[in-house]
Amino acid sequence: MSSLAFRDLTKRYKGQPAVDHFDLDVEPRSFTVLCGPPKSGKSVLFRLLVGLEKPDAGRIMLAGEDITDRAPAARAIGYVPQSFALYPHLTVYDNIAYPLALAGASRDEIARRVDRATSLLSIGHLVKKTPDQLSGGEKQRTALARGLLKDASLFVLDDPLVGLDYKLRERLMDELKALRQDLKATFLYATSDSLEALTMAQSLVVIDRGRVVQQGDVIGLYHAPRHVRSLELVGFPKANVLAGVAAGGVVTAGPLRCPVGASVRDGPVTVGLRPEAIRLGSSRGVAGKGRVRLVENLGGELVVYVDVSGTDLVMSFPVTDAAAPVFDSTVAFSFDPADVLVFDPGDGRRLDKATTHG
Ligand SMILES: Nc1ncnc2c1ncn2[C@@H]1O[C@H](COP(=O)(O)OP(=O)(O)OP(=O)(O)O)[C@@H](O)[C@H]1O
Repeated sequence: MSSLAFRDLTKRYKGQPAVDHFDLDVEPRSFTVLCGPPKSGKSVLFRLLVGLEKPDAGRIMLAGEDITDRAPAARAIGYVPQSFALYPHLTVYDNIAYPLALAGASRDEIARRVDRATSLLSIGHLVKKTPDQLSGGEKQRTALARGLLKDASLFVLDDPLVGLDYKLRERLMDELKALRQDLKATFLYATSDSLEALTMAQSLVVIDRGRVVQQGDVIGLYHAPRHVRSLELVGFPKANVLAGVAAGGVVTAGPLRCPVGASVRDGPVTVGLRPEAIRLGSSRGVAGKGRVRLVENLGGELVVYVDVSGTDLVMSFPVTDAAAPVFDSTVAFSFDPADVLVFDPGDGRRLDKATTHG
């Protein structure tokens, strides 16, 4: 079992922090997903973890030992880097075996481990092929097998499904979850895709600008986003996020104007409103009107994009709630001000926690 901890880890490039006082405990045998926007420091964190880069400050602990200054080969961590390159002239077998051969493993040892990795990823029948004879998904599986080959209890996967089509991603997501169980290992998985994060995470770590901004399970993050990135990440369709301003207990953001609690001081704010918090009709506290731009019927749910004075608002509701609005028609909508979330536009933190809604 491996317990992994990052303590106050910092890495700067030209004075700019890519990983910034990063603190995190990763539960042993969990599938932990690190999710953040592009350039939020995920890949740098992983490179620090596997030893390809040295931190400017802070420590990394694995299974109770400080591994910060250890050589990469001396860290028992399997790694699937973001951009995987297969050697075109080598067979699938040799591509997978390459890191072991490089480390001087015996032929028997290599055969045993490659067999295990290829059977875990169902590519045993492909071992004699070269990369040009593989489909995109088979190439990705080969790269995954190479990363999962190591006898390790921690595997680090850096956005391994990026660029694949939806169906393939969905299948590989399921396979990776099953794989973690088979290996009885800890998986730390980075993505900037919220669908992947929501589908796979037992534990979700939201990062922004090289720092952890929130950690928890999907339901906890959905109900209590403490940072604008958590709101953007958790939930489908994606929440409405608008730039606004607070003045005298009222926020104005694009076409929206509504009361907020006393904890929100006057000044610029970021306003969040989930699609499911908006209803057709004017039954709720704050009402408006707009023109229907797009209606998506997802079966049980309607997703409606409405242009409200030049600002797009997305709303969603159960199909049974109302007749589907007609494209290009004008609709009335409303929401409860208690559902409006307010964030600091500078650091993204939630501001309306102490709000009393009336
Ligand atoms: N070798 C480097 N030299 C200089 N800057 C770097 C280097 N590696 C990363 N950075 C910078 O560090 C920041 C974090 O980059 P990182 O690749 O970790 O982001 P990421 O979250 O993995 O993004 P993505 O989802 O796009 O892969 C970025 O601003 C990036 O430009």
